[in-house]
Amino acid sequence: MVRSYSMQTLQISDIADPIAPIPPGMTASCVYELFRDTPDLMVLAVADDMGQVLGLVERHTFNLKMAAEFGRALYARKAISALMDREPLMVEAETPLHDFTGAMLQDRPSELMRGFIVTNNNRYYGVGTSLAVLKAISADLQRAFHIQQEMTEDLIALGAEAQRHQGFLNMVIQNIPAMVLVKQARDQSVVLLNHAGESLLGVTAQNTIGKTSHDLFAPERAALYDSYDRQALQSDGPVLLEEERIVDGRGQERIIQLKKTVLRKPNGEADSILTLGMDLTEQKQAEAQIARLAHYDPLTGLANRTLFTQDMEKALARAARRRHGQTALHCLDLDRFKAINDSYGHLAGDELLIEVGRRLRKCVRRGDVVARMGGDEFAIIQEIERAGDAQGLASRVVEAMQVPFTLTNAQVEVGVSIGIALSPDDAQDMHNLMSRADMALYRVKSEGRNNWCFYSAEMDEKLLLRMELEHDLKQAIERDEFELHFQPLLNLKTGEIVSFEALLRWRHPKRGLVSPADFIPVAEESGLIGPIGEWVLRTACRSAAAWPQPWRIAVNISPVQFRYKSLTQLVKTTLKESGLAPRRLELEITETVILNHETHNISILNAIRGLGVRIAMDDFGTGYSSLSYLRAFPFDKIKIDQSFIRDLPHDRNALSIVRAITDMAQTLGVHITAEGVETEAQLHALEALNCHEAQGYLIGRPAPGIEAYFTAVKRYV
Ligand SMILES: Nc1nc2c(ncn2[C@@H]2O[C@H](COP(=O)(O)O[C@H]3[C@@H](O)[C@H](n4cnc5c(=O)[nH]c(N)nc54)O[C@@H]3COP(=O)(O)O)[C@@H](O)[C@H]2O)c(=O)[nH]1
Repeated sequence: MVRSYSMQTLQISDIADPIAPIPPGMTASCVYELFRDTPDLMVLAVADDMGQVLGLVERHTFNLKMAAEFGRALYARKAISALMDREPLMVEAETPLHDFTGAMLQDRPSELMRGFIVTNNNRYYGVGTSLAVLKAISADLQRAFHIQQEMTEDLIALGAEAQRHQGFLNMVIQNIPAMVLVKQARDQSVVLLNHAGESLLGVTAQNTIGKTSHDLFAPERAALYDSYDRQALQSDGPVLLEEERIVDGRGQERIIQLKKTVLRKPNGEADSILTLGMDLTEQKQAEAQIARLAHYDPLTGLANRTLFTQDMEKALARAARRRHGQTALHCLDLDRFKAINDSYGHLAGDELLIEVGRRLRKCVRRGDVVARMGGDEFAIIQEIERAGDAQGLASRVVEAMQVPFTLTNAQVEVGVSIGIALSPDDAQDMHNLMSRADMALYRVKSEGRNNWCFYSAEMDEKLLLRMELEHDLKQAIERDEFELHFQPLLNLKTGEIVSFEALLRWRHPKRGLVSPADFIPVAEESGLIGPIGEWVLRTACRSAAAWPQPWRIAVNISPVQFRYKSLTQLVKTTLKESGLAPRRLELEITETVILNHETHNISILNAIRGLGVRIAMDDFGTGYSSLSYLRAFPFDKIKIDQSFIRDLPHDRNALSIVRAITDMAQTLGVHITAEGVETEAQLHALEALNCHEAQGYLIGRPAPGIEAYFTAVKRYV
């Protein structure tokens, strides 16, 4: 902290001794005694009653007179007025000491030695001596010296502080993560460049200071920077310049933005130009990444649904302006993707999708848009001259997808189904065009997949209804719209109910009860059979575990469920969770399970049978090679299809088929169940043929509850 300094200006009054003056009539002997008794008394003033100064008696001169031969005899009785100095040195009390002493020392130093009278408004104030003057001057000098010393100390401290401030400021400027460049306004030479500026411009401050843009950059760039400086100098406030790309010291392209501010002197004259250079590269990269994420699918790098929608709108607007040509929308759906994903895991699924994206890109021309709409759904926007162009692209895509995909841990085969709609012929707006391409896609899928198809007007309501059905089916589990009905199976030997078949029912909020014959195929095609089948198995086992009798429960398993690796695990966990004994569970499969992927599916069947679960072949006799399947797997039961039972007992053909089946089953030791038994006559015929079990409306219709059987004592046969 800096001290405040003040030097008091001494006046004559400050050193005056206000000793009382003596009257002019005082005798010299009295004055002598006064001097004798007061050794410090050097000077005495002689004044009248009014304080008017009459003279001065100086000790030394007076004593000399008195000490001279006969001095005392001569002067002792004389009035002092006779001996005094009648013209003493007189000085006003307010006179600055320095003025007085300066003048006296210069002109009359000897008078100062005699002492002097101090007056105030011409009246006696006190006496002064040269000794008092000397003392005062010496004290003043000492004070001045002390102040000077303090000032020197303070100056040194201030200098150190200023240096510290300067250093700190410099450190801040050097470490600002933006370029700081200062030029002189006068000649635009550089006076300051911080570290960030050095690395951004690829120069050192040392080599830059004192130079202008023309010394540092190529003529074109230097001219540009000059123009920026001019712009700043002509402006009242800071100037924010356009972003620009530069190559930094490490040869990397950076995006920077410059802000120039002119620093002005108090009189308004430009002193220097401060340039702040913000490096926006990382920010721009992050923005670009965000934009990419918002518009591109991160997995395949293809356009996502958002970008696709924007591009589609643009393509449709262009198509509307064009006289010729159309826009084709291809909606693509991979076949068997879900099964591959479930069997080989998500990583394999991702790998597959990436490769599909690559192949799609190779099939299209520049300008066509390929998008991943989500999951295994893709879309292509193609601007075409004629429908044949779209047909050509679709054929190329189907062909490209037929080549097996080699993934890290597997080689897989998929197919692709493509629905195509054209604008403006089929629809002029995006929503309708999409739904028409979807309809065409649906047609392809329902006709066996792995193909393409154009939308056509006669794609009827049935297709739309089917699409709606699939849409509703997706929400059915969440909305709890499924229920199980149970149909009893009768042991023909004992006349007792031995098991129940679980049959799925869908209580649709608008359509009422929908038959499984209508929705199971849709569930199979859409892959929804996975979660639906799981729900059926869990619900059936849970219900059966709560029954009062150890009846078996038969559950239908779709061939599609075998594509999921987890079927065996699902059965295992379901049994564990429900507490149902494995022998009480019977899975009904159709021959398609053996027909498709024989080895794979038979190994699953063996694993499930290994748990103790029974396996039954459903709808036996409807296929071409039913008998051969019995050799392929040791079924616990076969269920003769109701089409053979319907014509019993009169139709000879039906009778001999059923007999052949029951004879063969006897030989193989397999249980036989007859389905669709509606009459007593059918039942008796089956008894006569040694059939083991019967199921049909005669015994009981499928019903939501089986309470009626809990207390039944009646034998059914
Ligand atoms: N994958 C799954 N498939 C299932 C499931 N639930 C049923 N289904 C299959 O749907 C098909 C139609 O089933 P549904 O309409 O339930 O018809 C069954 C019976 O109601 C009917 N039945 C029974 N007795 C008679 C009769 O005396 N006369 C007559 N006309 N019909 C009768 O037969 C169907 C039973 O068939 P099956 O399964 O072959 O024993 C059908 O193929 C079901 O399998 C399911 O949960 N999952």
